[in-house]
Amino acid sequence: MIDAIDKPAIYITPDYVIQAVNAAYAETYQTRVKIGSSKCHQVSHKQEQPCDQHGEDCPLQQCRVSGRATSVVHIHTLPGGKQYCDILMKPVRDASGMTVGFLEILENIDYASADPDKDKMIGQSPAFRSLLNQINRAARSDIAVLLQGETGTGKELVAQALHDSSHRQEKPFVVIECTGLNESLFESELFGYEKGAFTGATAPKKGLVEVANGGTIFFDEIGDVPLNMQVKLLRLLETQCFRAVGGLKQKKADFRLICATHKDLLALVERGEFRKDLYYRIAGFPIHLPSLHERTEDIDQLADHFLHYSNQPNRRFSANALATLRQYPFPGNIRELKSAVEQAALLADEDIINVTDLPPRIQNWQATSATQQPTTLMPLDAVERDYLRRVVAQHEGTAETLASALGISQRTLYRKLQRYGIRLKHA
Ligand SMILES: Nc1ncnc2c1ncn2[C@@H]1O[C@H](COP(=O)(O)OP(=O)(O)OP(=O)(O)O)[C@@H](O)[C@H]1O
Repeated sequence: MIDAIDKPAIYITPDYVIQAVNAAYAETYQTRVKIGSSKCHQVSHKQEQPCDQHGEDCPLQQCRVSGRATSVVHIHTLPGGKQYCDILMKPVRDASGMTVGFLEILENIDYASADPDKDKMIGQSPAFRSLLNQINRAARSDIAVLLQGETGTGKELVAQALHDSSHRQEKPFVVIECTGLNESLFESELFGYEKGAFTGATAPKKGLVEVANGGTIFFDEIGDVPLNMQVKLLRLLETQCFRAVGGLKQKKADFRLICATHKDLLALVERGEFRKDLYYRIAGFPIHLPSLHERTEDIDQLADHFLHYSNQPNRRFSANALATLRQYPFPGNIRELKSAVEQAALLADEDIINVTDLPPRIQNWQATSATQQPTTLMPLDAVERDYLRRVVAQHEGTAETLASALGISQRTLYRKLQRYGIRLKHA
């Protein structure tokens, strides 16, 4: 029966002993499994104790307690190194309903890593593992995914991972940045146009919906799509049909939809700023991306990863520098950590990066937060607006250097400047 499963799979009795393996499992783990005596944790973790005795969730235990199928994300030791793995454990019952064993089906997760690895998602914390579990679940189907998280939490990286692990991976992954698109731009970008559709349309142009045919479209900052364009988007999603600007022919759209936002879309729905029907259409499978302060356990690893791929890969953080990074709240999340690591690596005069090499706002955070007196309460928006006004007036660099110093993306910087009506000195 397990040979019919194309993923690595084993059958285990409640004492963790492997009773059967399929060909995919033998090939992946390349270890001699003694059927009837090798235990699952010995093969996949090279550990003598079951997983729950060395700090990991044990899916077999969970399955035994709940009597239901369960899934968890583990890090396994394979011949090529450590590998993230999504495990599905199902109880197997006899004719009387007694659980006699468990079927374990494993799936490698190639887009994440526990060690520095270029272009992979790095982390180990429970919040990160739960995120991987959700990505894997969503990737298997064509369901519309809504990624919700603060700026710099990795929404675009997750969207790419969803695409890369879906059946559409060979087809295009197209990103549409929704901030700042006006109605005519939105239509022509999305649907394309025919020759002569408007002044300047000297040749027909394909829209992004057509370019993405068979693949995935990622609508970044979907909360910024104005109401009148939301109707057009909804029509496209409902009918799967569109017409180029100035064109008569109906064209068929075939794409998987992923949207992202840092805004509370349901609050926008309540205020009448976002259509309810569109919300339910795009939020088929909502995924919350944890902020960095919800996964501080990952800071050391992420810092190592960014250092490894910086211009100074041989440098190391001192224990104090890492502790200082861990206590800073990182409002710009992983993007801010990345730029702080790169700056510190350049600033350090020796191979060990000390607290004094970190950006001043991080060094001084503990001191200021401990000594700050209570002040008059102000709306956060007003504080952000005033602060941005001041830094824009003082900053002598480009938008890129300002965004990097603030630990946000240029897109986020422009979005905030647009929102508060602030103009850059060197636009
Ligand atoms: N788990 C992770 N491991 C390693 N790098 C990460 C991880 N998550 C995010 N990053 C890096 O952090 C930076 C910000 O990520 P990304 O652009 O995906 O965030 P975002 O949530 O889309 O931000 P915004 O809302 O501002 O557009 C990128 O350089 C990305 O490669």
